[in-house]
Amino acid sequence: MSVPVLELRGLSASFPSGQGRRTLFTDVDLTVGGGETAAILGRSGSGKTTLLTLLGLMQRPEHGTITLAGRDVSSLSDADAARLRNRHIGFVFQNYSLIPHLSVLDNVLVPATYAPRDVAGGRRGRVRRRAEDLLDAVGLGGRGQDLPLRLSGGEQQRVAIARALLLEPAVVLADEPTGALDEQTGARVLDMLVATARHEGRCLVVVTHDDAVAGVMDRVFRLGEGTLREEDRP
Ligand SMILES: Nc1ncnc2c1ncn2[C@@H]1O[C@H](COP(=O)(O)OP(=O)(O)OP(=O)(O)O)[C@@H](O)[C@H]1O
Repeated sequence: MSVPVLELRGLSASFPSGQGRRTLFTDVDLTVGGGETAAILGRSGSGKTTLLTLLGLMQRPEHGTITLAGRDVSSLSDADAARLRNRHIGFVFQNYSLIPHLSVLDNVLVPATYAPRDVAGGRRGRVRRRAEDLLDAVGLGGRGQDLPLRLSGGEQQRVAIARALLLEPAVVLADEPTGALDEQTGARVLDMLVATARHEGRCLVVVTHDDAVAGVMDRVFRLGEGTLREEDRP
């Protein structure tokens, strides 16, 4: 088995509701290794996005621990969590989340803007070249100076993938990355995410409603009835 990159142990989430709290899930365990791909399936409202925000250190767990590359990251300060997230976790969202007034190339470079000097500042030229190479790799070489709205949905999602990969994160998290795309374009975008995880040893976790998306992942988990269970694969 590959080295575990991301480990959740005993994670739970609940929200205030009326007089009490509504529990979304409890006792969630998940271990994903480098180069491994995982889908999280579940009905609308089961808590998939909430689980992804916990994995992405966007909120702290009420109970349980999150370990990233062997380090407990469950209770970092907001600033430390933001630094770690920017450096080691790439996000791809259903609605692409590109910045409309920045060029395609500058969108890909956004994570470098928030990275420490040793990652970005001292090596501006190198990061820029990596952004250009990534745009080439996702089939958008030559489109770097366009504004995002001049690109199709599938092209915008490929820009978002290039942005997510800029700082070579250990983990890529994707929330319904193909949800806004037609079947063929969605399949291409998904292939790209899976290929980069496998070839570059990243851990990829994709939240989806779509069994076809889950079908190309190494492991499939289902969130429901308040917890996460791994499905048997043939
Ligand atoms: N901060 C919050 N405060 C209160 N309720 C919340 C909060 N965040 C999420 N919820 C509720 O938790 C439930 C799960 O939301 P979540 O977005 O995680 O589900 P999901 O499985 O991703 O759904 P979908 O597939 O529809 O996107 C929803 O009912 C949502 O309203």
